[in-house]
Amino acid sequence: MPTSWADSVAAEASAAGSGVGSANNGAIGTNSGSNRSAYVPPHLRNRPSSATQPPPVSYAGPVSSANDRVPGQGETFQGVNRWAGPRVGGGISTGGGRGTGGGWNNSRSNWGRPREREVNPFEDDDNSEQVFGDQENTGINFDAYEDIPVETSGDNVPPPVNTFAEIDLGDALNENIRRCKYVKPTPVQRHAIPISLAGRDLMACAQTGSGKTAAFCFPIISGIMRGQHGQRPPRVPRMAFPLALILSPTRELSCQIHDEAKKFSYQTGVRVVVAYGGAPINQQLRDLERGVDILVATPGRLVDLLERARVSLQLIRYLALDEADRMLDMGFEPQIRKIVQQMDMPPPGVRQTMLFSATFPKEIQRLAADFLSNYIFLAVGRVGSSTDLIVQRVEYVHESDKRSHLMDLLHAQRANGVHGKQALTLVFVETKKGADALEHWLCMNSFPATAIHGDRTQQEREQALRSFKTGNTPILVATDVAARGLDIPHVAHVVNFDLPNDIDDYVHRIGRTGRAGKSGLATAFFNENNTSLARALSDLMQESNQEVPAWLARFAARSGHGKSRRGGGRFGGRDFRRDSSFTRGGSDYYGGGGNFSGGYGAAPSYGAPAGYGGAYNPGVTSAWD
Ligand SMILES: Nc1ncnc2c1ncn2[C@@H]1O[C@H](COP(=O)(O)OP(=O)(O)OP(=O)(O)O)[C@@H](O)[C@H]1O
Repeated sequence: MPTSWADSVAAEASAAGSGVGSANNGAIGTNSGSNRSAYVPPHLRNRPSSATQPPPVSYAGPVSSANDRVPGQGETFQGVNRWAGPRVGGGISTGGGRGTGGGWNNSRSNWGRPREREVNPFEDDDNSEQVFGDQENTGINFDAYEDIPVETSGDNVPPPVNTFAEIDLGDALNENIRRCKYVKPTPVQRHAIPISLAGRDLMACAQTGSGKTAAFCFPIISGIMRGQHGQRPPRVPRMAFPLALILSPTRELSCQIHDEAKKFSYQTGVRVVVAYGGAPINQQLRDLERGVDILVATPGRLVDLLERARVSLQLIRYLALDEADRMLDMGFEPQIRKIVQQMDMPPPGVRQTMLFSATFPKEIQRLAADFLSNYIFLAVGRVGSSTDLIVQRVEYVHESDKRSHLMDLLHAQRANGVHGKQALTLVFVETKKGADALEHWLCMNSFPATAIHGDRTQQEREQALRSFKTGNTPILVATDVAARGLDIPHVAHVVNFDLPNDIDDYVHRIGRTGRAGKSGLATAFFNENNTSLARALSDLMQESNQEVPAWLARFAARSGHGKSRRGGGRFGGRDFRRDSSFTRGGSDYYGGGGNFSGGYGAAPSYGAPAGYGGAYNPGVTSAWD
């Protein structure tokens, strides 16, 4: 059995009696007899140590005693055909889910483990409010989203809701929404939650920072609370049977989704576990053994768990792929196919599948259709577009001038004090070496910087992220490993020191600022090396109502091969299923079952179809897990 450095550290830690769970502040602990630090994965921090833990109390709500029952040896629940019977739909539920149902898997008394005390996941928020002031936590600027165009296509699309109160998500979940200070649903939530609650498969595209995580977590948690799943876990020693699987491309993003899902499911009885590479697998195995309803994972670690026969996917009712286009591109597709199609996961139509991203190239949409059944396509804002909340600047900077130019920017930022003391700056570079070198150079020049990339240990990666988030090191130099999904409050400025090759990567990178209705600034250094991006960048900026410098427009006009994948001026949805019915200047790109709504008064200028145009580049996969 393979063992990693992290495992051996964990083993050492437990042998020394220090207990991985004993760290409670995210600090890296030190073993008594050694100077080696014990790695405490983020999802275990803030857990009370066993020594200080109060007597176990159950989750707030009653967990049905039936949940604890497992069939006797040889007993099966569903007969021969596991997939028999329709998926339970449910519409916008009016019954069940009141409070605290939880899944079959939330109280593994059959494994003789006491129930744990559930740590209050909202405690951390209070601490961060003290560091940064609480003005940022009071909710979203909904005015910023008022005019957003929305496109849905597919059969019988359930209508959107305007408030959380219109949806019966269950009391406990509603209470957690209140604790999160979510006053009303964001546009993607307004549309996606009713669709998912109705049991429909969904491919959803919505701008960065617009609340997609909650859009897929709420229906999953609510569905599990309502007990929509029909099977009880078979008795297989030490094998976990999650009911929902959420996959994401990076370890840090999986941790973040896990943290969010824990908040949303607090006191619901729904148990969330995370599994990701680079952290001790033994601890993750122990977590899984305690029971899991929702498993959040990176693909590599999940494949490992499946191969060790420690996780079975046969009870999966909900599958969510976050950053779905990334998960299905060349880097991850084989692993995703293995997990979804070659193990024991129920097929489309039996499980419910939800794909979310801010970008969805047509080729990837086509691939994704394999995983879906009679799905609804939802686009909130322009597919693959950036939000208008981000002011985008592009500056022509020769390769050799980039460092001094960055320093000028940072000096100006400091001098103006525009963003205040706690403003964070995220600087994207192309290579891991480049990240190390720039971090070093910044530090040498008295700019407190840290770096995150795929060659750093998990411990170093998390430490860098923590130091950045808390403002201790307000400059983070990163490769694309930090480009997607990370929700770091107070990132005021994203600098594309090296521009990516693919416009979608640019969209995700700049989306680390201007989140949840707040404004942000993104500066890109452009030179001859980026010619192939000129057209797409110029189109994107135009679509986002940004000023395109004349020199960039000239580059765009000149770059024959830099064909825009955006088709120019298109807004609203872009469901690839509709391409065949599209005719230039003609009928109904949005007709025939598609719904378009939005505040952009002018008629859409459709431009050329198939904006994707083969320009998609799987990107710098080496930066990823
Ligand atoms: N209804 C809401 N009201 C207020 N804030 C919200 C609401 N929904 C989500 N948020 C906040 O908005 C921020 C962005 O949400 P989230 O990280 O889910 O965005 P995203 O769409 O997944 O972004 P990305 O495309 O970058 O992954 C988070 O801080 C989240 O807590």
